[in-house]
This record gives sequence, C-alpha cells and structure tokens, in this order.
Amino acid sequence: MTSQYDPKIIVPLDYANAATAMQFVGRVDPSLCRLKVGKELFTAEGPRFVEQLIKTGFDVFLDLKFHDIPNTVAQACKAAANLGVWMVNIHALGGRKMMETTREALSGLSQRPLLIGVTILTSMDATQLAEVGLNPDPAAMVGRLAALAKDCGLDGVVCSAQEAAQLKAQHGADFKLVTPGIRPADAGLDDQSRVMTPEAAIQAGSDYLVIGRPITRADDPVAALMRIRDAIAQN
Ligand SMILES: O=C(O)c1cc(=O)[nH]c(=O)n1[C@@H]1O[C@H](COP(=O)(O)O)[C@@H](O)[C@H]1O
Repeated sequence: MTSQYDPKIIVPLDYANAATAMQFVGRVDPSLCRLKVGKELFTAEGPRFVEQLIKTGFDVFLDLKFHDIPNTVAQACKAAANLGVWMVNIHALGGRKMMETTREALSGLSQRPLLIGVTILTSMDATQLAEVGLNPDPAAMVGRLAALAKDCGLDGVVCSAQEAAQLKAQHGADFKLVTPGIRPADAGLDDQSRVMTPEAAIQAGSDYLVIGRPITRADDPVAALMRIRDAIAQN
C-alpha cells in the first residue's frame, strides 16, 4: 500500500509500548509522515499493532533488518508482506543469495512491500568498520553493497544521506534511498556517526528521511515534525 500523499519523512516509533507510540500517532495523520516500527516496539507489541497502524491509513515501514540464511529471510519478508506493510528491510551484508531468494519470494504476491537493503549502519564510522574487518571507507562499502542490492532486484537501500548523491548518480531516480542519521543543525548526534541536515539530505537526493529522536524526544513532537516538513518544503 502506498499513501496518496507521499510524505518524505518517516518517523520511527522507537517507543517502549503501543500506548506511548499512540500518544504521537494520535496527533498526526498519513498526509504528514510515514511510520516505522522497529525492533523495540515490534518485540513489545507484535504484528497486531502493525496491522492496527496500517488500518488507520499509515504507510508502515517494518524495520526488522533481517539477516539470516536465505530461506529464513525470504519467509520472514513474506510474513511482513502479509501484514500489508509498505516497506521492509534486510541486511545487504547477508549476501546475493539471501537478497535474490527474498526478492523472488515476494515477486508472486499481488501486493508486495518495497524491499530495501541496509548497507552500512549510519552509526558506523571508519574506526568501527575497520574493527569488524570491513573497508574503513564508508562510501566505498555503501557503494559496493548498494550495487549488489540493485543487481539482486531490490527496490533501494538504507544509507546515510552523505552517500545519497553518489548513489543517485549511479543508480538513477527509481532506486529508492532511505536515509536515517538525519539531524537538524541544532540537534545532538546521539549514537549516529554519518549525519546530515534534513535540507541537505533532500538536496543530495534522499527519497525518504528517517527522523527519530529530533522529533520523538522533542517537547512537542508534532511541532518538531512540522518544523522539519516546512524546512524541506522550501528546497
Ligand atoms: O534501517 C534503519 O531504519 C536504520 C538504519 C541505519 O543505518 N541507521 C538507523 O539509524 N536506522 C534507524 O533509523 C532510526 C534513527 O533514529 P534517530 O537516530 O533517533 O533519528 C532508528 O530507528 C534506527 O533503528
């Protein structure tokens, strides 16, 4: 399902439970943002809460970053598709077979979610990449994994906005770029490393901005969302 409004901001409902998440969701509507359900809320509340959000008209990105053997990931993504989610993600580091098997498993469905590959987490910097034995140049790693994801038939990738211009030029407008690690100029980094402001991310070619704590931890989350919407509308 794809919202008729096509909002670019995805707000992660990184809350401990449904009641707290609904304090935000109850004050916004699907014309303002899309919603992301990640590991914390999904583990606490499960698939029925995801279905409830979809029923209220929101596009839901199920962010469980599957990374396992090909069959397990493919079947998990089919289960996500059956919930009616708009987007689901898998780790590109799971490799070609995992991505291709998952893409094939979704291809027969009448309504399938966008299948997105996570490249290198936006919290990772050169030092951390080197520590786990990967190329310490984040742009090179992201470029390599994005090309592989595209070759496996995925609809796009999660990357930092710092890599967006390079990937748009390489893979074209249809290859979706989902960018977390978005921080307004006056916001703290928290645990993110590769960050960009919302305005710069849009200019760099991000299709969707995942913006969490600058919105969800603000004194007035809806006002914070509206401020960022206004800022990117002027680009
Ligand atoms: O797949 C994701 O959504 C994701 C990938 C990534 O590389 N970095 C990243 O931060 N995320 C998610 O994006 C959100 C970022 O939240 P904030 O740092 O609070 O804006 C969190 O829900 C993360 O789980």
